[in-house]
Amino acid sequence: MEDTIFALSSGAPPAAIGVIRISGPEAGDALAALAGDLPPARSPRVRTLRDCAGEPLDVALVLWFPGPATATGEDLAEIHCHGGRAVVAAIAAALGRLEGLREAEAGEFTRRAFSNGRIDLAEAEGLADLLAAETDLQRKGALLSAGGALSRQIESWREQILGLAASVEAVIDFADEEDVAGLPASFEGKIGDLAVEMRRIAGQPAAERLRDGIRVVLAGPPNAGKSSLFNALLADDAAIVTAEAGTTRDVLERPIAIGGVPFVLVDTAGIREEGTGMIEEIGIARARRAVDQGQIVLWLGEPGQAPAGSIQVNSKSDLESCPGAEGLKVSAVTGAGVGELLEHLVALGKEALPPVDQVGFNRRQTEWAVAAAEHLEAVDVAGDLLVIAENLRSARRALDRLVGRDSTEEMLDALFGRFCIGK
Ligand SMILES: Nc1nc2c(ncn2[C@@H]2O[C@H](COP(=O)(O)OP(=O)(O)OP(=O)(O)O)[C@@H](O)[C@H]2O)c(=O)[nH]1
Ligand SMILES: [K+]
Ligand SMILES: [Mg+2]
Repeated sequence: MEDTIFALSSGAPPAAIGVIRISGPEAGDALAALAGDLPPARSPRVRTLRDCAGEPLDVALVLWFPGPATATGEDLAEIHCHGGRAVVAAIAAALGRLEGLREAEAGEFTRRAFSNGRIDLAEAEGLADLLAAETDLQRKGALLSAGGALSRQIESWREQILGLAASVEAVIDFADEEDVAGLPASFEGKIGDLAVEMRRIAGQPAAERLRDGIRVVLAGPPNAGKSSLFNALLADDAAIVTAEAGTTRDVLERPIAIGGVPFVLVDTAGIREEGTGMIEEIGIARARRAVDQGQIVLWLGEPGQAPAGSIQVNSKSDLESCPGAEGLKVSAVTGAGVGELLEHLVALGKEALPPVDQVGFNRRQTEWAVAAAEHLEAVDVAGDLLVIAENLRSARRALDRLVGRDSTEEMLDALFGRFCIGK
């Protein structure tokens, strides 16, 4: 029998209210032990909670949800207590003393919901992203997956493939008879349309881009003003700025939402042919790596030395000596051009993000969608019917993997480890 688990599911105390959830076969008994009785199902009741010695712990709102039609698919109880540190700790201690109860691990409630078929893997992944969402775009994108829109899309594809497979089976079954009807005329078109639709969604930027933010790397020679611009864009004194060439050595990263778009600004060491020592050499190597990993690179140096695909920025535009012909003119000192640069970043950022008003895939899901499309594209309508049937089966299996039917323990550990305790 599964353990019964409990955890504080609301934010860290102290808070106005603390919500403690209990899930598993002993949830009802545990609630009754503290509250004196089991309240009627699905109706909130106010109860004085007491420990095993009868000492009052708190007056709380309690809820009883008998399984399996619950969030976790198990018997589930909720205690809405006062959110003080000592209150929450005392109730948790009282629960921990009950037979068969233990504290939940990170993501364990959600993992049970998945194991019990209450949500599929795509919904769980969406939920993890929703909880981590810090910007409005991230919230909107995650809400679609968490709400099951992605799962419904996959289910519709599975059904279409099942329909196509049924028409292949029908032709196979009657293959011995006289005037054999072939595959329906629409068969090839339907398969093609399905593969195109899968490729279209799989071709969008991956959901991780939205979750992790777009990396904007500031690069250029020493003293170009990278750290000054980094600070100006962040409106914060995050990086050290001095007149000494080679000030920045480490790669410095700061997440920032601009116009609702999630970015990670990256400041780097000045790149020159030879650094003045080992520390700077390492810094330069790191800077080059950061440039390779950036989705947007702002180049504050000679246009001739700019990394491929970078955006030319003319820093220190307030100075007379500033050459200024090419690129965006900015001055970290006067602030001139910083607003325009931010606007430009937002416009580029929006293009680099997946659309949040329609279903999108993360990298793992993209792999399976592409695999499914490949199996459909491999169908030769003039070829062997048994081979076609196998192609369709393989496509369907790939979609099963996408929503987590037969997923590995390792993968589930990685996913549910992303959740906090109490979720
Ligand atoms: N006038 C003027 N000076 C600037 C501007 N931006 C930076 N500086 C000055 O240029 C010098 C170097 O600035 P940093 O921001 O440290 O340059 P960096 O590219 O980060 O330098 P390293 O980290 O050493 O590679 C400092 O003295 C800054 O005050 C600017 O827009 N206008
Ligand atoms: K400097
Ligand atoms: Mg610097």
